[in-house]
Amino acid sequence: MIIETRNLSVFFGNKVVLRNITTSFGSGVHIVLGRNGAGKTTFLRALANLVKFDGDVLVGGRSIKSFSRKEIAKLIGYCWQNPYYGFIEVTVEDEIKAITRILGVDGNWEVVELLVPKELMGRDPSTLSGGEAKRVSMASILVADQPIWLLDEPFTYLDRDGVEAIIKLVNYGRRRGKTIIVTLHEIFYASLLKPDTYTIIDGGIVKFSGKWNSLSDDELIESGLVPRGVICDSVCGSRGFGVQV
Ligand SMILES: Nc1ncnc2c1ncn2[C@@H]1O[C@H](COP(=O)(O)OP(=O)(O)OP(=O)(O)O)[C@@H](O)[C@H]1O
Repeated sequence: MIIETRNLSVFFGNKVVLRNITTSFGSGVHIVLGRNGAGKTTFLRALANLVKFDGDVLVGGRSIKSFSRKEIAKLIGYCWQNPYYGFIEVTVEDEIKAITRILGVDGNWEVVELLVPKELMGRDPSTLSGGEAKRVSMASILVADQPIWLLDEPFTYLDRDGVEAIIKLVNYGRRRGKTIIVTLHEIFYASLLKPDTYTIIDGGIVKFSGKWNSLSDDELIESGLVPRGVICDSVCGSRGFGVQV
């Protein structure tokens, strides 16, 4: 399913956070990059109609403003950055079932199996570790099997197994034709997701939109992002970030 923005602008008081952004995302994996405060979360929140905006967001060609909140929740799975935000139930299992009950859908438990180890099902969500909470939080939204997934910094809190779980989840979503938009503030994890497109937001506007091989290190540096060369050298060579540890 295609989600598009037409001259999307978001203002907080006098501050312009997003300015006239026109984009289109179809089935596949799309990375939105930007430095801290660039407007990535605000962009996702606008796509899910969770923040007031000028311009328009079209889902399947129809303005998001014409959908009810419940219709949007069936179309768009928005996974927020802070995993503890939104937990309301006493057990993880109830937390995951809640959205299926509210939306009246069966739920896709394959998504849950990819993210949540069985032994967590009986736990109180508020007692979970950061990584456990991140997995449960994402499962409790994406279990509704929406065609559009918005993943805000999905790798935060996660160790290697957690990172692998997210990569499997994204690949699963890709195979099922989902439109997956992932925000990141650095490119290290981006390449693991083998995205179809990259978009860089900086200063409220789109600075780059295209494929990995047309994205230059200069563009990354100008937008306050760590360039690929530095990451490669840090991992495999001698250059690093220029910080002595
Ligand atoms: N409700 C709000 N009221 C006022 N300013 C806001 C509000 N929400 C966000 N902002 C500001 O808008 C800008 C963009 O914030 P946003 O959270 O979208 O950035 P981000 O790119 O996701 O950053 P990060 O990488 O740090 O998560 C920031 O300067 C932030 O302080």
